[in-house]
Amino acid sequence: MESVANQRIARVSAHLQPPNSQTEESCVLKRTDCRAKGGAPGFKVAILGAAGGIGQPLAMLMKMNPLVSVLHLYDVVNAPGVTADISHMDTGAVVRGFLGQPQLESALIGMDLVIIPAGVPRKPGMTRDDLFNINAGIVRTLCEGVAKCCPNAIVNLISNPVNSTVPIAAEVFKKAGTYDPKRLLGVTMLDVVRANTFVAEVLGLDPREVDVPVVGGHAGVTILPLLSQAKPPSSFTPEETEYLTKRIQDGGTEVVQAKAGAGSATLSMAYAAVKFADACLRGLRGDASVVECAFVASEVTELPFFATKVRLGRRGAEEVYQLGPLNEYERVGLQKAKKELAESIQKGISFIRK
Ligand SMILES: NC(=O)c1ccc[n+]([C@@H]2O[C@H](COP(=O)([O-])OP(=O)(O)OC[C@H]3O[C@@H](n4cnc5c(N)ncnc54)[C@H](O)[C@@H]3O)[C@@H](O)[C@H]2O)c1
Ligand SMILES: O=C(O)C[C@H](O)C(=O)O
Repeated sequence: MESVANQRIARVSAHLQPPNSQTEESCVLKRTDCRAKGGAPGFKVAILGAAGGIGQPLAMLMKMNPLVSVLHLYDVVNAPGVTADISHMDTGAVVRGFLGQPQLESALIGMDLVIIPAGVPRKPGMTRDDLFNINAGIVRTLCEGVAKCCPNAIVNLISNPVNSTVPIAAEVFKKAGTYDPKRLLGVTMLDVVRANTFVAEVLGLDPREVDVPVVGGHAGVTILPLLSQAKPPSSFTPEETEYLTKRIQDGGTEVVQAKAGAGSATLSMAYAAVKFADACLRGLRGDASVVECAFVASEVTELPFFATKVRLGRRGAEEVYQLGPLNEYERVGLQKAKKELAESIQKGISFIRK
């Protein structure tokens, strides 16, 4: 006969199984029986691609975020494992795992914020655009799920090429009749994080004291750091400007080459994604003056999408800021950025409209 202690252990283990996992069938205590149902105040956040190189540290950091009450982890592989692991952290958010397409809708229902790092990363020698053929379809499917299950959620899109995947998402939402440009944000925060770090190195400052706006898009020359608007106000020699601009534009490639075939930036990206998601949640909560750079629907240039500073509020990117004064170096950079961006945006739009 099973001992009382063993029965207790069986109950506790069952409590921790992710929903709909194979083991739930044989559980003594089902998840629905548990008293913790995510009732604590906070936001409901889903990560799509949660078992990946970005997804795992991102899930861990979001589990540590006090603004999150429920965290849904969705992937086509290994979601139960990541969920079991993260769910042992003694922080407030309730974690649930969802595996594969049949569970996508359950993962999305009721979410306030959906973060999407699903898709393949670069290998050395590839451009972000080389990822289009695989990632475009992944983003389309996931955004169809968002449109159906949580059309009012804020979407943070990380999957590359961001310059095309954001227009793809917009077209999916338009088709579904749910498009709200304020709620769709391409994540370019890593460019800002890199710019702050590299500028701080050159100036001999603490990176936490530095804030550099990075505008345009998220690939090569479309990444345009505005060093003339850096805080604290600083002057740079032409050599420093050239070095910093190139290093920020090639930051992703620097990591891809260093990882030598094992993927692209994951840890710094998870950090940047959480920094951005936290800003979105503070905006949703109604905090005043939450401002970050993001790739959004925009009228700042003639292009339909562009990254600039935006003010985040209860409805997402409530205000899109103008570029501000540019120096000659930045004006030349802007022309180059717009040319490449126009093609990438059109490629994304055509993928859905074709
Ligand atoms: N925006 C940025 O600044 C930035 C920075 C770094 C990486 N990225 C991009 O993020 C993406 C992910 O990078 P990674 O290093 O985490 O890659 P990864 O391969 O380690 O992880 C991707 C995850 O997505 C999952 N996935 C694949 N298809 C899916 C689907 N249909 N539904 C749900 N999940 C699916 C995979 O199973 C995997 O777990 C890449 O496209 C990469 O280029 C963007
Ligand atoms: O460079 C990549 O492919 C990943 C990401 O876009 C990055 O900037 O690190």
